Amino acid sequence: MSAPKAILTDIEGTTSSISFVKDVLFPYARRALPRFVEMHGKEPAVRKWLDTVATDNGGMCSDHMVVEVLQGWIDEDRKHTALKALQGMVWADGYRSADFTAHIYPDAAEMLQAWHAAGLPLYVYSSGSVPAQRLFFGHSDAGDLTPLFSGWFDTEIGGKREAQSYRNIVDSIGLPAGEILFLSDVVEELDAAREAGLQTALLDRREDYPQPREGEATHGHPRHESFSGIVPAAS
Ligand SMILES: CSCCC(=O)C(=O)COP(=O)(O)O
Ligand SMILES: [Mg+2]
Repeated sequence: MSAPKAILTDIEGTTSSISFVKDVLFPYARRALPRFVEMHGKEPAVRKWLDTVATDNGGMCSDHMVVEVLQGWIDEDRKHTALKALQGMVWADGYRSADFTAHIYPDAAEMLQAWHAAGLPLYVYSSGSVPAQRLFFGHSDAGDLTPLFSGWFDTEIGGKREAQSYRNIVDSIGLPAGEILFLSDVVEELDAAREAGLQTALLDRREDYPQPREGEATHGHPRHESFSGIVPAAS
């Protein structure tokens, strides 16, 4: 692999633990959604996404039903753009009132800081909405990491398992695809990025994936158990 000129990273399972998202963020959103929709459901920025959910479910009308659908999607870990946008708005309260900080693996915080200091531009691509990503890194266990990042991408640019999404991101970053390294814990996302010409690295963290993914299970993507050693900070 030639030294990348930019790094694009996933969040859940890559920079941060899956259990924080599943055991802290999702239950918080599930609990807070009914009151959030009651209080803010008429605001255009919220209404837009509630109506999207209603339309995608055959045009149901009551907000109560929409909330139940959203809670079902949280339980199923659906990566629906409307759910992710609404979750981001709900989590804002949790971060602001310091109910929690966002988990980040110490090795990820250390290497993101080192890469940034070495002049390597860093980007995020997550199913979490861009506002949710900014909140996440703005209130991380390692403090406010948002200044490290040059850009943010969510599923409004396309699904994470579709090669076209990575082509769109490459166009937006403005570097050749082969000079961008994508980090993720999901091989199907890495397959799509590789199809678009990006370099790839599989994060296979023991805490998230107790059974190591080896051999065919890596789909040929270089495998790492932490951020240390993926790219030397000085390269
Ligand atoms: C940054 S928002 C919290 C994470 C989240 O909701 C999510 O769906 C993360 O998915 P990822 O694409 O980062 O694996
Ligand atoms: Mg992930």
